[in-house]
Amino acid sequence: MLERLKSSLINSPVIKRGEYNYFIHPISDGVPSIDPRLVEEISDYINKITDMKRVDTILTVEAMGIPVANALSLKTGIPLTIVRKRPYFLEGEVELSQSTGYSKGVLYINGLKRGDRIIIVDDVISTGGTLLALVKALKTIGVEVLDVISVIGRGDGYLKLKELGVEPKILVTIDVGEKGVEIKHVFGDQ
Ligand SMILES: O=P(O)(O)OC[C@H]1O[C@H](OP(=O)(O)OP(=O)(O)O)[C@H](O)[C@@H]1O
Ligand SMILES: Nc1nc2[nH]cnc2c(=O)[nH]1
Repeated sequence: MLERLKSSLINSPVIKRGEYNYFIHPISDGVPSIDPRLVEEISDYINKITDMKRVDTILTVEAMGIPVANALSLKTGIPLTIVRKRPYFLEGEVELSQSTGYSKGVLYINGLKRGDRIIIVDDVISTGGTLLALVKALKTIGVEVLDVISVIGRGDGYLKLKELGVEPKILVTIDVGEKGVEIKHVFGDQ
């Protein structure tokens, strides 16, 4: 299961972004290039482990959540909504602060309304800063978050989401050291 994802992660280079050990991988960086068979493996797996019947829209965050979330949208016929890093000044736009282990920014949600049922699909959860702020903002809109799925997880930042009653599905959990990436857990394994 998830063989392409696991083997590609093991070969990921690691660079320093300040003090942060940042792994570089096609799914989370688009670098050097994205093998469509890898995206298909991941989106098929998400489709299998998620109840898509009640989902109105698949929500993802610019930029690197988009390839997998879009593949899932194509496969299921469920629309895709992208949380953007720039404002559109449309009525009802919701602004939130994003903080990761190496960056700070602002995200903007458009196109969602009270009662919408969504799943979130993102490429990485690390400090949990991005998804925590996003789920909080969605709650203020009144959006129902049915599931949160991250392709790759590192560290214990995902625990922050538990405070909000959300237990993210993390497909592959890794450790990132200065020398490389180690696989710690695969979703569905004991
Ligand atoms: O759990 P966290 O510490 O918040 O990190 C996770 C976030 O970091 C990456 O986004 P980034 O802002 O680097 O944007 P990108 O997708 O444009 O590379 C990733 O896509 C997640 O959204
Ligand atoms: N590519 C990549 N994206 C991230 N998002 C949060 N942490 C990381 C990381 O180490 N690498």
